[in-house]
Amino acid sequence: MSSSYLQSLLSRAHLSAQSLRGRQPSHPSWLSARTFVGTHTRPAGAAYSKASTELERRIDDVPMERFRNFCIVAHVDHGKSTLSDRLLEITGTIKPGDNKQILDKLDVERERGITVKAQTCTMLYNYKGEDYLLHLVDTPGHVDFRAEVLSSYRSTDSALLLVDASQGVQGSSIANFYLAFAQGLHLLPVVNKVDLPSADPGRALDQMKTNFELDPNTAVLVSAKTGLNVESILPAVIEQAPPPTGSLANPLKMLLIDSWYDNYKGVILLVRIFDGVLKPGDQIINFATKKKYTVGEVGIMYPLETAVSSLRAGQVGYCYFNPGMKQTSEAKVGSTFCHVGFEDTVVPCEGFEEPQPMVFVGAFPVDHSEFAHLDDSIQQLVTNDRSVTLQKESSEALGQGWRLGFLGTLHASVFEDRLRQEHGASLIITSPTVPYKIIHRDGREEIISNPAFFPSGDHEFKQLERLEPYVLATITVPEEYLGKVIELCESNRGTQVEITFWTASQVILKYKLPLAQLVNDFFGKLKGISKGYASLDYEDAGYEKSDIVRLNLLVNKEPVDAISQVMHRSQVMRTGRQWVAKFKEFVQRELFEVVIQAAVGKQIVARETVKAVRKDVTAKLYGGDRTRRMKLLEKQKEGRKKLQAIGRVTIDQKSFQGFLQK
Ligand SMILES: Nc1nc2c(ncn2[C@@H]2O[C@H](COP(=O)(O)OP(=O)(O)OP(=O)(O)O)[C@@H](O)[C@H]2O)c(=O)[nH]1
Repeated sequence: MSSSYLQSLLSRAHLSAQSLRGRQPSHPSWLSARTFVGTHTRPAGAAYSKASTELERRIDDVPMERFRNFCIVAHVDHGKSTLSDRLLEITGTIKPGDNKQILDKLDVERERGITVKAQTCTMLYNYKGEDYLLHLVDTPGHVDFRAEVLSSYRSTDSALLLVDASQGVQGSSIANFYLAFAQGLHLLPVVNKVDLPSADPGRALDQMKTNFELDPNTAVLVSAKTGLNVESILPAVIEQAPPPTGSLANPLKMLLIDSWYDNYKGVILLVRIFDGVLKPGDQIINFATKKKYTVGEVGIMYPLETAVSSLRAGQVGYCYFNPGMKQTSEAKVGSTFCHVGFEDTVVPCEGFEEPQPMVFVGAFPVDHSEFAHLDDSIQQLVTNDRSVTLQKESSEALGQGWRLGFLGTLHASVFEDRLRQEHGASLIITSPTVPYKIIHRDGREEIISNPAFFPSGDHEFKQLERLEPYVLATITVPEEYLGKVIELCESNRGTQVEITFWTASQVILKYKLPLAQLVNDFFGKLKGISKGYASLDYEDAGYEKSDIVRLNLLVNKEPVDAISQVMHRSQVMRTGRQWVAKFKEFVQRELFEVVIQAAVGKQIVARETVKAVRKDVTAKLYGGDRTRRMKLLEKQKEGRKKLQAIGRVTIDQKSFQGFLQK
């Protein structure tokens, strides 16, 4: 995978614009062993331990009324991970400044300073002389990782809604609020970064009251960075948030929240126990697959995997099986497990909604001999991330590969990084495409995620309807950049839905935009024109009819399937010209002329020619004989024509890689 392509994907991703300004990796030191997936091996003894008798005794003594399971939700960069660190320090789960001890983090998270996987930890906290068993989940803030956020909600009963005092409520705060609210979580307002000179906690509280009806009197104002007032958070959680419900006396009912792969133990499951007790040696069954397992070990994340004797109703912890589960595909998140023999008694939990991929790319090995190895690596990563879809694909130009679906371009880019970092993969990635829809005359609907399968010309369009996906984008922007942001949205085929003057200086804009425009560096441009101050969030807004066509690149009349793309007709001319000019740079001169064209169906919209190399066929004639010279040149011309007719230009993988790099 080329790094510049990754960069371009990143710049097109839906990061908060502000998050990209001078960001330092700021991950919780306690990022757990869960981040080990694929072929990673954990340093022996580093990540596992057995809870001390004292810890076990304290946990056993806590009744369920004194459990609190909560997550932290916020917009990107508002300080979730920093606050999580502080809470772990306060509860003595980690020592202050312990960061360097725990190096077990995803490289990609550390490099980019973003949370990709939800992280989870159990804490014990003594409040007014009594122990409380707390379970904390730090969730990713980026919209691309929302599937992670949603499954985290299922392991908790309440959420700290964290808002940056200087930025106030932003796009993702709103989206995450509604998601948490819809899940029935109890919400506790927290205003962070009150230490900043630009902090305006009063405004943030007002916004939370107006928009979410959250009572400012219940809010906690903190600085996660300096630790100011952080000690007030846990008492607020204990007093305001509800304990989990469930019964120890009922048969076991547990929900699978997440899973990851360990080279020694097989698949490890993160589970929430709704009813009953789970112990090593128990025989359990998966409702979905009907497969039975014997429990090998159970434990809590503290913050690393720490074995305990049992997990009780209300707790969140891990378990693995003996013999170990080998395939993560057997551990579909959202599945319910119960003890063998209780399948008819226990009512399974509601499953998780399957996330729908928004962006697709084709991936092909640079070196074909790597295919089998890469296939294994991709399978491992895909089974760890339920929001990635995978299909085999074959391209005439690039050979065998895969079509991968992601929740957004950042998600795609992080996946590529992980493949490269954790599996040493080298890939050619095609331009991202969104899922288009066609409706055939007989009413049959078809989603097309590979441009090569999109109908190619106007004659075919008469037989069907073409639709493209739209999103409702929520953009939060300071008023001084409003004009430029509106211009950007309009020039990206956007339709204004709502404009709200949020505070004296902040505006919230809602625009309906084609998803394809959003994928095409919309965020990078938004970031540029707002000097990094705008933030973006979006949600699915369904399909609409659109004059979308497939642009093909032809080399000597042969279409190059790896490069074709579906786009709005208004973009065809400009893109076509760019394509042919750029592709010319990668075509070697041949003994015959090479014609590069961009076309929609039969209509050619741009053309470039790579002139033939003229071999000096008359070199061996020393002067004189003009007729002989003409004869030879004539023969050469004939030969060229023949070559041109049969000549197929060979374009190597490196050239495709070069072309597909932005
Ligand atoms: N001044 C100040 N900076 C803070 C505070 N809390 C966090 N930060 C900084 O804000 C940046 C983002 O903090 P994170 O904790 O990574 O934010 P996050 O919400 O976990 O980010 P994502 O997981 O990527 O969504 C880091 O540079 C932190 O040091 C605070 O209370 N005051």
